Amino acid sequence: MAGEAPELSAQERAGRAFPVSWDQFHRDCRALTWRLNEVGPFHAVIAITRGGLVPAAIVARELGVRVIDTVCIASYDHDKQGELQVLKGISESAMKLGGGTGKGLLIVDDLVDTGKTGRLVRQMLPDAHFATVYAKPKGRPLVDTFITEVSQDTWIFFPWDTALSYHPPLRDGAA
Ligand SMILES: O=P(O)(O)OC[C@H]1O[C@H](OP(=O)(O)OP(=O)(O)O)[C@H](O)[C@@H]1O
Ligand code: HPA
Ligand SMILES: [Mg+2]
Repeated sequence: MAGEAPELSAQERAGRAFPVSWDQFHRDCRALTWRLNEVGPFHAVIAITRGGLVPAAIVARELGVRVIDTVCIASYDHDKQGELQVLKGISESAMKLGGGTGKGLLIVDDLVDTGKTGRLVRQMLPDAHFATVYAKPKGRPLVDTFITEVSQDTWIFFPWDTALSYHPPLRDGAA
């Protein structure tokens, strides 16, 4: 409609930027594994794709878990959240390992933001342990174990979504 303000993306609503390097991400995943080691053992890791694939690989390696399954969910088109789409559910064999309710399974994702994605996967596996590397306040109650909390108005930039580029000096007007 004419005169209506354009809808802001989640990233535009998020005033702060929290860029994460590969090195930092690897360190945070290892820290997550230290905490998870107290909770396990786990029969399998369930990665929420795509963002959960990277931490799932690192966590599974550290915990010695060889069975990894995926639940493929998309909601953000870059930074705009739309309807959740389950593109692939949890496999029958992983479901069996978790006794149908997820007991002894570890769900891994890169972060919880609003909690929509995490809530949906928790409904699929109510007895599983849910771990993320980062958490924002709205999604935090859904997560059993996480490493770093950032404010709701922070946008996390992951290393697989970013590249090094020139940044002008402050003197020249860089924010
Ligand atoms: O708590 P929420 O508000 O639901 O947001 C968190 C989810 O959003 C991102 O996934 P995205 O849908 O962008 O897909 P991707 O993992 O393929 O990047 C992120 O990896 C989480 O899975
Ligand atoms: N960063 C990257 N992807 C995301 C975020 C975020 O802060 N929130 C939801 N998906
Ligand atoms: Mg995701």
